[in-house]
Amino acid sequence: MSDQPAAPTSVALLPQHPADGFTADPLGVLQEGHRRHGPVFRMPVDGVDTVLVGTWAGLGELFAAERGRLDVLNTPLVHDLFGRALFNLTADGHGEARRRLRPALSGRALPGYVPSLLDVIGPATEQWALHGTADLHGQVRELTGAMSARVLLGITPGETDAAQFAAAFEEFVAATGAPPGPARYADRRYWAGRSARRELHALFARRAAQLCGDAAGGSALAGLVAAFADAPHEAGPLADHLLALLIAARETTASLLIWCLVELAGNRQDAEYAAAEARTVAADPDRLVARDALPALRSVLAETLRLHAPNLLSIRKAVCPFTLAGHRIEAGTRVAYSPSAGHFDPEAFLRPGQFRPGRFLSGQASASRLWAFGGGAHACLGRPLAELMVLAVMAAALQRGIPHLPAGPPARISFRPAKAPIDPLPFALESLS
Ligand code: HEM
Repeated sequence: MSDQPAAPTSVALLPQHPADGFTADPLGVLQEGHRRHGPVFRMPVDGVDTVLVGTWAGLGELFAAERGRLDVLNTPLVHDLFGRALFNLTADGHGEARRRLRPALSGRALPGYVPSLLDVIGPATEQWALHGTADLHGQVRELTGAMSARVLLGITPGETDAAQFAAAFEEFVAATGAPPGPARYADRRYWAGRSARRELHALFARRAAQLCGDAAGGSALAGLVAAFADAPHEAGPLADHLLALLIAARETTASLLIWCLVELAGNRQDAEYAAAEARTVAADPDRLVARDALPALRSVLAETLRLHAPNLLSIRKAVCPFTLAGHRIEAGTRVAYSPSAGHFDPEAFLRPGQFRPGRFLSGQASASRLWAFGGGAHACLGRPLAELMVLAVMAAALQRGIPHLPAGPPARISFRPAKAPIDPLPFALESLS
C-alpha cells in the first residue's frame, strides 16, 4: 500500500444513477442514489447530465471547495430579471453584498421586527380560528408575502402601496416561469415581468426616499439603505437585492410554515406542548428572538426542516477543474446538491421517517446537522428572519387553537419551486376548551 493519496478518477467514471421516478419521489431517488453510490454520483436532472452531491460528508466537502470553483448556475432569464442581485454576483462583489445585507436580516435587528410581524399575523390566524380556510397554501403564501413586505419594505397591509406592490410582484414572479433561454423574448410574461421590475424599483426608491430615521419602524429598509449608501459598484444595487430577498423569502418560508402546521395537526401531543409555550409568547413576544427560549416550538421547527426541507436542489457550474470526494470535476460540469439528502440518515437521526421533535430536545439529534438553509458561500442570508416569521406564525396560531386538517394531510405534493401541497388544503384551528 502507498501513503500517496489516490489520483482522482474522472467524473466520467462516476457511478450513474437512473432518474426513474424522480418527478414523483425526488428525495427517494436521491437517497437511494447516495445509499448505493455514496456522497457523489451522476444522474440526469431535467434532461441534463448532473453530478449530484449529498450526505453530511459530501455537503461539507462541497461547501469547503466551493469558493472560486463553483458559481451558482443561473439562466439568462434569471440574469435579465434579477440584474446584479446577490445570487447573480461572484467573487468579491458577492462577498461585499453579503456583508452589507446581513446586519439588517439578523442579530440585533430582529427584535425590532417582532411587533410589526405580529400585527400582520394576528388577523390571519384569527380568521383561521373563526372560519378556517379551504386553501392553507394560498393563505400562507399571502401571509408570507405580507410579512416580507412589512419587514423588508415597511409596507403595512392596509396602505395604498400594499396593493400596488402585491400586483407588481405577482407579475414579476410570473415572469420567472418564462422560458429560460432565447425563447423568453417571445413570452408575454417576460415583458410584463420586466415592466413590473421597473415599477417595483421605482416603488423601492420612493419608500427609501420617504424614510426619515427609521420612519418605517419595524422594517429593515432604513438599515439596508444606510448599508448601501456608500457601497462600491461591485456590490450591486440595493433595488436588485431587495427583489432577490423578496423572491428568496417567498415560496421557501411559506413551504416551511405549511409543513409545520401540517405536522402539528397530525401530532396532537407535540401541538399541545408547543401551545403551552405559545401562550407565554403572548405575554412576552421577545421570547421569539431569544435563542434559548421556546424549546418545544423550536424543536417542531427543526424537525419540520429535517422532514420537509423546502428546497429540493441547488445548482452550480464548475468554473475550473477540482476534486470532490476523490473525483475530478471538469470545468463546465453541472453540479447540484440536495439540502436534505442527509436528513434521513439513520445514524444521525434515529427512525428518520418519523416526526419526532423530541429528538432535538433530548440532545439525541443536533439542528447543526440540518442543511435546509444550504451552506458555504451562498448559505441562506435570511435564515434568522425566516425562523422568526415561522415561529411567530406558529405561536400566534397555537394561541388560538390546535391545528386541524378536516380533509386529512396533503395527498399530492410538488417539490419545486418549494415543497408544497398540489391540491387546496382545508385547515382550521380548533379551540382547546
Ligand atoms: C424557510 C425559509 C428558507 C429556506 C429553507 C431557505 C433556503 C435557502 C437555501 C438552501 C439557500 C442556498 C441556495 C444555494 O445554495 O444556491 C438560500 C439562499 C438564500 N436565501 Fe434563503 N431560505 C429561506 C428563507 C429566506 C428568507 C426569508 C430570505 C430573505 C429575507 C432568504 C434569502 C436568501 C438569499 C438572499 C440567498 C442567496 C444567498 C447568496 O447567494 O449568497 N431566504 N436560502
